[in-house]
Amino acid sequence: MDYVAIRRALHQIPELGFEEVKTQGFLLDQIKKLPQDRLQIKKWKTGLLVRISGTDPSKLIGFRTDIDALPVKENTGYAFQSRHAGKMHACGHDFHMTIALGALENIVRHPVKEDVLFVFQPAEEGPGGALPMMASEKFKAWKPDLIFGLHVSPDFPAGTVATKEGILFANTSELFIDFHGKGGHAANPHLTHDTIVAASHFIVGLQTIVARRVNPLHPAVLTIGKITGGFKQNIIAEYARVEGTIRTLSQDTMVLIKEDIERHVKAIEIAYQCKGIIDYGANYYQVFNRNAYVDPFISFCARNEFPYVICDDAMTGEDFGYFLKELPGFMFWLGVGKTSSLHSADFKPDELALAQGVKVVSTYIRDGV
Ligand SMILES: CC(=O)N[C@@H](CCC[C@H](N)C(=O)O)C(=O)O
Repeated sequence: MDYVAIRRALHQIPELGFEEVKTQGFLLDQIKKLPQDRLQIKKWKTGLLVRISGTDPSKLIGFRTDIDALPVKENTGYAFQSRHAGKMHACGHDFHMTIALGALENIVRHPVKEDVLFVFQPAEEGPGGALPMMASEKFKAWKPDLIFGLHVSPDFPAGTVATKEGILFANTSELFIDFHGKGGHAANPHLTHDTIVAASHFIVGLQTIVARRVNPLHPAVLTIGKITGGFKQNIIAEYARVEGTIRTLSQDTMVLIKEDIERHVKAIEIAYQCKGIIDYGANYYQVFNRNAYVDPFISFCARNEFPYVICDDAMTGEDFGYFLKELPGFMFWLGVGKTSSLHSADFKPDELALAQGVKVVSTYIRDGV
């Protein structure tokens, strides 16, 4: 397989969660080019479950990749940039899928002892594909004995593995708040309940939650990434929407932050006479690496001279956390060299990491488990 060509082809067809129709078709086309005698394929919504029979299996080893993209307008200047306006693989899922395909090819062409399951999961960026996929009869029938996954990172040199025991990624909750007030003429503010002013004060007030409510020893992030509202510069807006995300390393801190957000919404309702409706959207469970699995993986990297570092916990989220809540396994970062951060319009990961990713994943499945 030509990993660079595959990654570039996937990069051009980014699709949002549960819309990954072309992506699923592309993945199937690649998998169908391989010898089929050991392969079984199941479609699940826009995702895939691909099982490879081992030579003398005693267990089923799972590797999961996410397949969706983000609503980001690409600005990489790539000749192979996204053909889907306003959508981009800005979180590296094109890399993840390519590495999964490469490892899948390696295992199909050089069978290993154990059965192997490649999980191509939709909707990681939202609304969350892991939980419904795990609840499906198709997944339950092929529940792996161990599962692992990776995520690319610009914080480490291309091809370097980075992981740690315990929490790797945070608990997350999306946050959507709709403010409903009373619109009117810009010249008559006294006759309205202005949701733009209410939402603005709300956002400023929120900044005190992490700074003044949460124990400074308990990591937390509260980010507002989007505000919408209003029709025109001389019309007072009857509606405004605030969208964000909450990140914490403990569930208790998550509860505390949500309680405080609710108090802030009540305060805004009283002060500005605008109704606030909260929706917490998708919530992801922390990615927690169990020592019994991640420690041997770290030793495996050392033994095979794969460059690796022990990293810090991160406030990113991943619904892979749900797989690790139920099944043994671990996750690791794969360095893609210095570039803009994940979720940026000019995120340009180093393609040298593709071949190294395939090598780490397939060698681990072959010799490491
Ligand atoms: C690795 C990564 O960037 N993951 C996303 C997960 C999104 C979670 C959810 N949609 C939210 O925004 O809370 C992340 O933003 O960390």
